[in-house]
Amino acid sequence: MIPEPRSGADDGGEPEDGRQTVLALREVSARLGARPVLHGVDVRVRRGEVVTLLGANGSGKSTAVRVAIGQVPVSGGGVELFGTPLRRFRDWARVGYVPQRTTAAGGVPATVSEVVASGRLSRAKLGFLRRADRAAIRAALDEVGMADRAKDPVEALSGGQHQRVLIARALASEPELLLMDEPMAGVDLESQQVLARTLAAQVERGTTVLLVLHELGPLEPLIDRAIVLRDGCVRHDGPPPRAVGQHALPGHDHVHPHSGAAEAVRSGLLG
Ligand SMILES: Nc1ncnc2c1ncn2[C@@H]1O[C@H](COP(=O)(O)OP(=O)(O)OP(=O)(O)O)[C@@H](O)[C@H]1O
Repeated sequence: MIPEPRSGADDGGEPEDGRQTVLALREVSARLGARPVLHGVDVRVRRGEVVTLLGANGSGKSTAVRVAIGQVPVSGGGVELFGTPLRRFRDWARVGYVPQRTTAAGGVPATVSEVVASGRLSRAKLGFLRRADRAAIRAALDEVGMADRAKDPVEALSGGQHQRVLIARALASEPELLLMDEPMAGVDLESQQVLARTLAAQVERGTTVLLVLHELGPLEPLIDRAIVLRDGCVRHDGPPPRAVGQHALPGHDHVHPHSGAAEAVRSGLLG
């Protein structure tokens, strides 16, 4: 049996637990070119939550995140950030976005600190970086363990280091909502550990997080809720599928009765 998507307790007002809905995708449909990709997708992320979007390749995870920041227009439904409809939302310093990484650096002739500084411009007054801005940039570099590489060209970095820089760029504006598209993909073990620590520190600080993942991996302890997409529809919204991280070993066919998401795993929703 496929678990029903959890009904939104926060529809049209205060959620049951009183926490603000930071991001809402309400019955969102979206197309890429002529291709319908999302079909009535409901995603709610409340303040302080860490939510992951899971699903097979092509299920629409990246599109859902890109819809959330207006990079892909909706063809139906609506998006709200911090309670404001996306078309009226201007407060972009409150949102950090880490896109899916394609190639390292991609020929960008910039230093590490320049890339990270670009993430602070949304907070800089009249485009000038003040002392507080420079401190935030340094703190973001420190957080991902790249402070000693600040003056290096990003082209000189490994894939994992490059990813850390993109995350530092997103953190430089001290966002309240962090959107990350597959932050662990193609990242070496050391960088994965740094990223897991960075995310844990952000969560500790109360940052709200929505991240696309292929598997929970080292981030599993941080995840409050998982939303599983299949063919552009939400197929599960609830506890994360713990079975993936712990029991994806050959021969392990045990399904946890306490986790609705385990059913999603068993029925191949993630496959
Ligand atoms: N520019 C485009 N035009 C038409 N279809 C596209 C375009 N870009 C992506 N698609 C298709 O849209 C669907 C959803 O893509 P999306 O990147 O959102 O999926 P995803 O779940 O994030 O996949 P992945 O895990 O591979 O990143 C896929 O089938 C993809 O092939």
